[in-house]
Amino acid sequence: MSTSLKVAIIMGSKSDWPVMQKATEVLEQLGIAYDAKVVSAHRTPERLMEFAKNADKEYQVIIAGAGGAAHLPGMAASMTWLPVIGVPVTSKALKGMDSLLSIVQMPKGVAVATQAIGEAGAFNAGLIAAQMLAIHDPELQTKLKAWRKNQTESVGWEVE
Ligand SMILES: Nc1c(C(=O)O)ncn1[C@@H]1O[C@H](COP(=O)(O)O)[C@@H](O)[C@H]1O
Repeated sequence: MSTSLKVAIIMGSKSDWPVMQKATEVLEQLGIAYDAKVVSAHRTPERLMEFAKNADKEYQVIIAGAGGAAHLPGMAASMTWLPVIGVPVTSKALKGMDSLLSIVQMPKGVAVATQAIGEAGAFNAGLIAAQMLAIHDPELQTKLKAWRKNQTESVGWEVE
């Protein structure tokens, strides 16, 4: 794995980690270094401010996952120019629809790249982060193309 950190994965609570861990799968397969931390806009607002204001010194992309009233991705995006990829974590009460709507419906002028609810969204957050980093990294582009080819070849015709 590359030694310089490129992707920050932040989440509103430790309880989000089983879902957010899916974001690390592609990053690990492609050798992209990441850091994962609990940062909550609601419960640790000062930690969020400190993190978001300094994020561009350490990272190139931020993945932010939260559930329920999921203000973390949008608030992080409001304090950094780095791209923020939002993951709506599945919630008990509303199955993640609350998370999705509160992440996706950003006001014009502050962007969050919102993914699907739950594990598929977290996985794809890692994937799209890798694709962003690959724009200026030919070596990573080669690895990504091989990863995609392998995925395509692994889909069989047979149902059993
Ligand atoms: N949505 C947010 C924020 C935030 O957006 O700042 N901080 C915590 N949370 C969410 O609260 C849910 C329940 O958290 P607990 O399991 O700790 O009670 C989690 O899904 C978390 O992302």
